[in-house]
Amino acid sequence: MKILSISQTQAADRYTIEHEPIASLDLMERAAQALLVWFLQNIDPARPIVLLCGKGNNGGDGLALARLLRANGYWDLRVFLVDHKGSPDFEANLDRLGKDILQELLQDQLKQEHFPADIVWVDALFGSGLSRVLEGRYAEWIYQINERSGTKVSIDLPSGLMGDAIAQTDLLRVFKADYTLTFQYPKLALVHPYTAALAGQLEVLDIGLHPDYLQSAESSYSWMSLADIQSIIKPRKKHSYKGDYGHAYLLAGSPNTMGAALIAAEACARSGAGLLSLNTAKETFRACNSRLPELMLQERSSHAPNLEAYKAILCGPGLGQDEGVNSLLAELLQNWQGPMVLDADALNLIAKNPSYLEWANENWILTPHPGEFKRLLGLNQLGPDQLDLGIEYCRKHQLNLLLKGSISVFIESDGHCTFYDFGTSALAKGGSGDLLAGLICGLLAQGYTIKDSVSLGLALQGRAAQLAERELGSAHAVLSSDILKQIGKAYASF
Ligand SMILES: NC(=O)C1=CN([C@@H]2O[C@H](COP(=O)(O)OP(=O)(O)OC[C@H]3O[C@@H](n4cnc5c(N)ncnc54)[C@H](OP(=O)(O)O)[C@@H]3O)[C@@H](O)[C@H]2O)[C@@H](O)CC1
Ligand SMILES: [K+]
Repeated sequence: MKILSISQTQAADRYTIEHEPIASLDLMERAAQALLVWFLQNIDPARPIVLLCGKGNNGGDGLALARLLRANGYWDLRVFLVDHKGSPDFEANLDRLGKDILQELLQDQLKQEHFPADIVWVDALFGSGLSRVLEGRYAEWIYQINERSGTKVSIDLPSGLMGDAIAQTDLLRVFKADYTLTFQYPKLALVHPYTAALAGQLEVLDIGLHPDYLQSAESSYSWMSLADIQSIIKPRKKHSYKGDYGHAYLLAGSPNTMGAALIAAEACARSGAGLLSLNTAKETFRACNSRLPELMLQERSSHAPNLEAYKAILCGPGLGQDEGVNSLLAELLQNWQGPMVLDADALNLIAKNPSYLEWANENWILTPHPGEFKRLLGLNQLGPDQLDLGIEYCRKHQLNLLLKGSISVFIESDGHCTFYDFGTSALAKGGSGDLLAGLICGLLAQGYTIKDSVSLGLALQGRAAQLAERELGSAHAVLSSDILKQIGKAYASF
C-alpha cells in the first residue's frame, strides 16, 4: 500500500467526496463508525472516557465518535472542546451530540482535576490539518496529558505530529499515544523511525476512500501488511531436491561469539535453503556439529574459497573484527556479485573501511540496527533527517538498506522505502538480528528477489516471535531459540 503525503490524503478525501459521491459529513460518519468498531473490540464500555476535540474535522471525528459510543453503551463520557465554533462538519456534529454527554470548554482542568487511573484519553485535537508546531495552551495541554496515566488513543494522527513534515516536529509537543487509529493510509510520521514511537500501536482503519485515487497517486513510500505476504511464498514442490533450494554461504562466528553464527545458520536452514555452509573458526567445529548437524563446516583462513557453488551469502553475525577476518571480508565484497546480506561485524568493518563501498552493488543488503546505522553514516545521533540520509546513502552506493526497528524500513537502491510493522517487543533482545539475517540469506538462496526476501524474512521473524510469545505466555521470556522453533508454524500461518 502506498503511503500518501498529507496533501495527497486531502486530495483522496476530496476525490471520494466528488466521485463516490458522498457528502463530507457522511464520510466523517463512516470514519466514526470505523473508530467505534475499534473501541467495541478494544475498550471496555465501563471505562471512563475523555474526548478532547479541536475545532477542525479531527475534532468533528471525536464528536461523532462520542455520540456513537454513547449509543453503544459507553456511559462515562466527557467531551472537552477547544471552541464551540469550528469547521462545518465539526459544528454539525456538535449539534448532533446529545445533551446527556457532558461537554465543557477546555481550560485548566487537565492541570487541576483528578482523573481516574483507568481513564481513556481520546485525542481529537488536531489531525492532518495541523500546519505548525503547537504553542501556548495547546502545548501545555499536550504536556499535561502526557504526564497523566490512562490509555491514550489518537484519532488519525497524534496531535502535534505533522503528517509528513518530520523535520519540523518537536517531539516534546506531541500527544504520546498508546494507539493511533489512522484513516485509510498510514502517514509518513506514523512510521518514520524518528517519530513512530509517538504513535504507539498503529491501526489503519478502512473508511472506503476511492481506490482510483490511490492507484494514480505517486509515492516513493509504501507500507506492507502481513496480508501481502502470502502471495510471496513459493510452495515447495514434491519432485524437487536440495539443489533446487540453493546453497547458502555464511561467513560468521568466532570462538567467543559462536551463538550469533548458530542462530543465523539455523534460521537460514529453517527458511528452506537446500544446503548451508559455514565458514568459521576451527575451534568451534565441535559446538557447531552438536548444535546443528545439518551444517557443512569450512575452516576459516584469510582467503575466500571458491564461491561458485553458492547462491547467497551472509557475512557478519558473531564474526569479530580482527585483521584476518577483515581481509577475508574485503576479498568477498570485491569478488562476489550475487545477493549478499551484510550484518553485525561486517557492517562495523565497512564503517571502519568506507572504501569497501566502492564495490557495492544492487545485490547488497545492509541490515543495521540504529547503532550500526549511526556508525555507517558516521553520526553521533540519529535525527529527523535519518531516513533522508539513508535514502541518499542507498542511491549513492547503489545498495539496499534494511533499517531495523520496531517499525523496520527497507530502502532500495533507487531510494524507494517500504515500512513494516511486523515486530513485537519479544524481538528487543540479542540474537534477533542474527535470526533475521539468516532468514533473509536463506530466502535469497532459494531464489526469492531481494525485496521479497526482506519482506518474507521480516514477516517470518515477527510471526514466529508472536507464536513463541503465545506459547511461553510473555514476551519477556522469549529467546531466539524459541523463535527458531516457530518458523515452521509461522510459514503455515500465512
Ligand atoms: N476530509 C475528510 O473528508 C475527512 C477528514 N477526516 C478528519 O479530518 C481531519 C482533518 O481535518 P482538518 O483539515 O479540519 O484539520 P484538523 O487537523 O482538524 O485541524 C485544523 C484546525 O487546526 C488549526 N491549526 C492548525 N495548526 C495549528 C496549530 N499549530 N495551533 C493551533 N491551531 C492549529 C487550523 O486553524 P488555522 O491553521 O487555520 O489557524 C484549523 O482550525 C483528519 O485528520 C481526519 O481526522 C475524517 O473525518 C475522514 C474524512
Ligand atoms: K488527533
